[in-house]
Amino acid sequence: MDLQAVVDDIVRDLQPRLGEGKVADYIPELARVDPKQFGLAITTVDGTTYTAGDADTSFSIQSISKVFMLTLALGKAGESVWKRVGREPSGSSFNSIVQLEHEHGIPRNPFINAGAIVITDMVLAGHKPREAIGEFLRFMRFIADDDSVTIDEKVARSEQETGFRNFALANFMRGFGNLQHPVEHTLGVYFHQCALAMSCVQLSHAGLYLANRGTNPLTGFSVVSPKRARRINALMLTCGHYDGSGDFAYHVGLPGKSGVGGGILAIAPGKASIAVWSPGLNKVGNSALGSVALEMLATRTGWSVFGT
Ligand SMILES: NC(=O)CC[C@H](N)C(=O)O
Repeated sequence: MDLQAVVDDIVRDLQPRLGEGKVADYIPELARVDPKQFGLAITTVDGTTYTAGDADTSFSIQSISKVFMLTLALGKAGESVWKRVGREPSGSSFNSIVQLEHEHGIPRNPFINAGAIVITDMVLAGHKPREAIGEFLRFMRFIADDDSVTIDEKVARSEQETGFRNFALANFMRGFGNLQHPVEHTLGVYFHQCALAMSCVQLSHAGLYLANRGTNPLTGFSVVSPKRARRINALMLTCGHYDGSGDFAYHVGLPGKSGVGGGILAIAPGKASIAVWSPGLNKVGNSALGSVALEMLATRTGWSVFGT
């Protein structure tokens, strides 16, 4: 299969649709991004990267960071992570608070905001906030095999100033005893992880361990065990797109994680790590064209985990 031709064709086919969807504007700094951008990068488990469009332009990875923080939290706390957060799809929007009261402050899964905030609280244990941010940044550089990856302080500040719903979620969970640090500390780390800026190429490298049984083929380093990689992929498939997770599985059939910056990381287990970016979002807050591109890719490659 000529993967370069596949990515080139997708970018060409989507050209007339550039700018579709609506850029996230509840984080003012994200509202300034040019919506007519589109990037795609595929890195196969043999380490080859195929790119098209704006694949080298950095964007805010936002909620895609939740996959990597979960990886760190599992490394630190192991299975005890699941005492404080569930593993079921929420069927609610990413920043919803409604289930939390019924479920006594235990969020449904680690990929909705409430769950991700608890995960960040776990990674913060034993650290000062800036040390936890440093740990996260070092981990991202390590798995992307690229020391140029940085945090966009402007985006972090912008979210800090307007993250009222995240403050509400965090305070609510602290009220239930499911947050162990001051809300400002945990959210300070959370806003910085979301503000990590990466290009599609860098993100596709960072996700490779999930496509390759836990080991990054670019460096040869084991990041997690094969079993843990499989389980993180399972959570991405069932919960990675919030209340659009079922639809994404139906159309694309790959574990994936979206972010309101317009990025999506998708994993074809045993084959490749794929990063796509287009800032316009659909109604549930996932990249509109990114989702379309991944459906095209899954169809044209036959990579759906459900078969060809
Ligand atoms: N879906 C997302 O990407 C949401 C992340 C964003 N930083 C928030 O907390 O609202």
